[in-house]
Amino acid sequence: MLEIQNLSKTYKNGTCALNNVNINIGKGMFGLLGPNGAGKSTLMRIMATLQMPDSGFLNFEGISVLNTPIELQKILGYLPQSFGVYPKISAEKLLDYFGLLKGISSKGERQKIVQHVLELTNLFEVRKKSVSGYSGGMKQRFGIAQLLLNNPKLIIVDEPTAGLDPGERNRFLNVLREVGSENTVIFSTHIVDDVSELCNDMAIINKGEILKHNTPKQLIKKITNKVWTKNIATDAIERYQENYHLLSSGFNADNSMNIRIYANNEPEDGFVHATANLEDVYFLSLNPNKKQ
Ligand SMILES: Nc1ncnc2c1ncn2[C@@H]1O[C@H](COP(=O)(O)OP(=O)(O)OP(=O)(O)O)[C@@H](O)[C@H]1O
Repeated sequence: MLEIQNLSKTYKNGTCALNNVNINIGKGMFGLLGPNGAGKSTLMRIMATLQMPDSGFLNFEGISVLNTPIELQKILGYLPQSFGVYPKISAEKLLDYFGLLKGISSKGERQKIVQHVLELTNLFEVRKKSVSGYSGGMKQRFGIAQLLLNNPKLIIVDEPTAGLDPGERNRFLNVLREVGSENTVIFSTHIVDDVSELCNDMAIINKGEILKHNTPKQLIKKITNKVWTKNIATDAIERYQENYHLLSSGFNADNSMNIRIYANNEPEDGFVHATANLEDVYFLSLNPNKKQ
């Protein structure tokens, strides 16, 4: 269990990135969902011992993250939002080198673990190819392979799916799913589907504050029967925005619009219940006080 208490961080320019964050994160896949600038990377970097908060307390299975960062680093795997371009060296050789840096001194042991992480991340077939020639998704999977070398218990992955095409994203999420069954995996994203497809626990963060923390299922359950949908003419959108709690809108093929509204009762004639989803929860959390 990772316990986070009263965590705050304000940057020198006055931006408050985290405002008294309190959260406990258990084993399995945890998704930290929030828009750009919400504070996700700041929180991830603090959890990964790369940045100090102004105040607060973090504890992972008896290890004080802030007081004994070296202890945490022994069991930590961290994949930053972006990582450097690798030289023209094969994945297999690079992993062997990282293994050495991580203190696996026996060549035989390194070979075994390198083969294992290459297989786990579906990179075994391309192990002899240069990492600098890998696609975006392959690079991200390589990032997971390297963090697995020291068999971490706590894995922190910062916005790994940003910029991946759907096929690569799926392959990446499958790898993460496999890894998450054994460990605590915390990953941040602004993509709602990443969380709904993958996580057994999640939080929504915005402006440095945790707005919601629960399982995706429970969060959706709380708004069941309160999401309504209707197709409307495009020029009517302002009226609905003005009068109702509009969650989201999108265009239909015939250029009409489909809107989703949050309301206890049918907003007006023509609305039907929509099956509530995590995107509704997300938009509602970000804008909780609109007209109902
Ligand atoms: N080094 C810094 N100096 C000043 N402000 C910063 C710094 N790093 C982040 N911020 C600000 O702190 C807030 C939180 O940023 P953070 O990167 O943690 O958010 P995020 O949720 O990861 O966003 P993104 O999805 O865009 O990466 C933002 O307003 C950001 O502009």
